[in-house]
Amino acid sequence: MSNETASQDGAALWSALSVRMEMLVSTQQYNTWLRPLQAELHAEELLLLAPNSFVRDRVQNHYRELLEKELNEILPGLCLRVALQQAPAPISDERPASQPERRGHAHHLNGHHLNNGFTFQAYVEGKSNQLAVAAARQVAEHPGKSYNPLYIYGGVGLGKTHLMHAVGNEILRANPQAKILYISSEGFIMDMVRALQHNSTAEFKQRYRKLDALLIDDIQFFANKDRTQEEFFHTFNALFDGGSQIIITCDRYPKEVEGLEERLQSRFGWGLTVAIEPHDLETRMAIVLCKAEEAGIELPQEVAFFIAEKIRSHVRELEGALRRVIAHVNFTRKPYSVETARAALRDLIDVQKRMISLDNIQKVVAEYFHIRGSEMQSKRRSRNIARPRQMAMALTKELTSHSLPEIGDAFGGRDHTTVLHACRQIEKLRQSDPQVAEDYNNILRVLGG
Ligand SMILES: Nc1ncnc2c1ncn2[C@@H]1O[C@H](COP(=O)(O)OP(=O)(O)OP(=O)(O)O)[C@@H](O)[C@H]1O
Repeated sequence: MSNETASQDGAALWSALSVRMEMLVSTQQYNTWLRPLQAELHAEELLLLAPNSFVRDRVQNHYRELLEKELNEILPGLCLRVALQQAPAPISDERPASQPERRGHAHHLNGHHLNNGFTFQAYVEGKSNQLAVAAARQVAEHPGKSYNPLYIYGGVGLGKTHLMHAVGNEILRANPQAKILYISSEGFIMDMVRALQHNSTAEFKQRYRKLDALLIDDIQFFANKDRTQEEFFHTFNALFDGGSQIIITCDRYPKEVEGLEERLQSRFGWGLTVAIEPHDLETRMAIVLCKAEEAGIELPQEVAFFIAEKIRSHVRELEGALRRVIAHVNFTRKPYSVETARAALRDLIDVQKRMISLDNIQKVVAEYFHIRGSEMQSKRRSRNIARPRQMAMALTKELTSHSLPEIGDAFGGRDHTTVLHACRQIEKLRQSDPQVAEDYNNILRVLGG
């Protein structure tokens, strides 16, 4: 095998293996130890190249066995070993094209900490994020003037960070001198703690307050951190009064962030608060096609459809599934087809099938709401029983192919019109009651749907 082939195949296999490892170890462990590795595939082993001896030894001692086990699940029968070596020359930051970045592709960080791959052009618009995109475009055109702050909220991995960066990149394109900073909430906290430790709070304040735009991600991590909230309150006021743009993302609506001071909650609502909802099938499919194109791959529509149909949760999972399909195709040298996609995603799909049975939906919903499983079939109509039951019916309709009468039967012999009513009721409540929407999405996530 030529060196080039060894590293191409290695990269393909490594990206499939990484996807599994990401699910098995914590994000921090993954980022620290596994992410910096590169791989070469040789006749009997997958050789992992570590940037230094420290990483090499750590992976060797802590992760090698697990890596080998997972590797042999991906390629059963080959009995491949995993070996570690320090890379001969320092590995540059650039990843090979076949090993896509976790966050966007043309990933490049600059002084603003903006990922220049996260643009509006690379962002697919659909029903689920239409309002958020429109608002973000407005803000990008008139920073500090239209909606301030812009508060974007929604579930994990639905594209909040990407959209926020898109605004930053656009502001910068129109005005390269603009002082913009993207920072995660944890980053802000660390910065503040460091300033306190080093007695440099004046510089800290100065650094933040001179910005034209501050993009702060995942603000829910401020919950119960009083000192941080105090500091951010002042930063917010200074920026706001000076006409600078503030963009905030969070996993929930401001008033629902427990442990967040009321004065912050109310300020976050001063501008515009927009939600990103879970994406519908068409949008998911468009996203898969867009990501494939970014990776330079002509993915047949039916394969994109297959992936989008099977992976219903969030975009990061869609990306993970696409990466697996790409790795599988590179590795087996078969063309892109529904069959190859099915083979690549087989274990994911199996888990989902097990999770998404009628019985299991009833069980998961009952557990979620702390009611007895038998209440799903009972005649009791009190709200704390009837609402979960309706939700379970609606989820069954959405996630399985059972007919309304079949669902009615499984819920204590109810009529199909009762099921239909439940589905409509839950649909309506998901629009009007954030708690219902959150419960529904949480359960969907547990079910892997
Ligand atoms: N509408 C979209 N079009 C194209 N790519 C998208 C879209 N939404 C999300 N993505 C991609 O999905 C990945 C996850 O998105 P992102 O990090 O923005 O999610 P998030 O909502 O900020 O997640 P978290 O809650 O974990 O912070 C990114 O690689 C992003 O490019």
